[in-house]
Parts: sequence; structure tokens; C-alpha cells
Amino acid sequence: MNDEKIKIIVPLDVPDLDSAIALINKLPQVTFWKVGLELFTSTGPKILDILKSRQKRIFLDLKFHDIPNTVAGACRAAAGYGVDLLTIHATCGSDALKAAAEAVEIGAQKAGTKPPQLIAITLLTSISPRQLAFDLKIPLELPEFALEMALLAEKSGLNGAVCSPQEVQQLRETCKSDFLLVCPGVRPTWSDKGDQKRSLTPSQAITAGADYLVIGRPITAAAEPELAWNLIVEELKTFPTKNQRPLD
Ligand SMILES: O=C(O)c1cc(=O)[nH]c(=O)n1[C@@H]1O[C@H](COP(=O)(O)O)[C@@H](O)[C@H]1O
Repeated sequence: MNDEKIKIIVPLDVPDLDSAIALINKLPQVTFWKVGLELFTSTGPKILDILKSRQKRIFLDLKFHDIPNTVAGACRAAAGYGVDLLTIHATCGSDALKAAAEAVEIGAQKAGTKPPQLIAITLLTSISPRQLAFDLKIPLELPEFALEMALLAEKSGLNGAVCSPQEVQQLRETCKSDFLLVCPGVRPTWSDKGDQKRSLTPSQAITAGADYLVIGRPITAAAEPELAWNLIVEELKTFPTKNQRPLD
């Protein structure tokens, strides 16, 4: 496997533009960056222009969660930025998911850009089975709930789902083959789990069927981010690539 085929998305989970640029400069080999709630709230779309000017791919992770009319408006606007991936919570329900799927097409068409792949959060990777039962009062087993949310997203016309690596195999086997599966909560054996509750290693996640891995702090908070990146890339190179598929 060459480095081009390494499907790792690194989140720019930093507070401001200067810190984001410093991180992008520190890791020139990263081709796919995620812009999430912290950075987008602080800088707005400026960071997207910077990433585009450097020919980087962009995962705009705003995790929309609202009524159909509101998520549709937000998705129309976000699609106009010409990003590659966009997130919404599956728990918005089918009406909102369908409205969002339609809205990204309309927003992209209006802006003359390619529509982003709209992917649904099934269940945040920071939630444990115990929290699902006792905090969220969901009476299903966690893997069943994650699968139901992925199937709801698929039925509603979304392009894929975000799930923990612990559920990805089941989703891969059940959802259609071009349904994109993106896994955060990935942790090399040498890194801290932090607030992630349902993690696996990078090679385990890819072997289980993940299309993309979102790996943040093990790389970005490492004393030497480039070394951490290289270690993960080396780990993935030693594993079979049969499950790796291109995004386009
Ligand atoms: O949508 C996401 O990317 C996401 C979904 C989820 O269920 N869990 C999750 O951790 N994420 C994001 O993935 C990244 C994980 O970062 P690290 O825990 O530092 O590797 C963060 O930017 C989270 O916002």
C-alpha cells in the first residue's frame, strides 16, 4: 500500500486559525482534514478556503441535529462550500434525513460545486453501552441501535455513516457495498483512549471494513505528530487492503 491509499482523516480540533495552519504545516502528508464544531465556530468558512487553496480534501463535521426545515437549510448552505463529507445525526429521524439529502444536492447545484457525501452519526463513539441504557434510556443493545441508525440513514438516501470501529463489521455486512463507513474512536495500542469508549486499533478498524479512519489526538497531541502518523501508516501497510475502497 502506498501513502496515497492510506485512508486517514485528521481532525483540526484546535481553537483558532493560527493553530490550524500550524498543524497543517506540521503534517504536510495529510491529504484529508476534518473541520469540526470548535474550529468552524471560531473561524467560520475561512479555514475551508485555506484547505482548498492547498488542495486538501475536507470533512465538514458540523453534526447537524434539528427539525427537517432547519437541517435542510443548513445542509444547503454547507453544500455550497464544496466540501467532501458532511455530517448529520441519524437521530434527527427520516424526514430530516431525507430533507438533508435533497438539500445537499440543491445547495451544491446552486453553488456549482460537487455535492458532499452526507453521512449520518449512528451513535457517538464516546457513549458506552451503559450510557446508552441508563442516560439515553435506549432499550436496544448498542450494536443493534448503531445498525438501526445506519439502516435509517441508508433508507433515507444518505451516502454513509459514522460508526465506532467496534460496529463497523456488522454495518459493512448489512449495508449496501457503496455505503461509506467512517470510523472515529480509533486508537493505536500505544495511545490513550481519552473520552473514546468503543475503540479498536487502526488495522483492526480497516480489517473490519472501515473506509476511512478519523484519528486525532494520537497524532495531533503526540510529542512528534509526524512520527505518530508514520507509525500508524506503517501499521496499516502491514495489513491486507481488500476492504479499502476509494471515496469517489
Ligand atoms: O463525527 C465525528 O467525526 C465523530 C463522531 C463520533 O462518534 N466520535 C468522534 O470522536 N468523532 C470525531 O472524531 C474525532 C476523534 O478525535 P480523537 O478522539 O482525538 O481521535 C473528533 O474530532 C470527534 O469530533
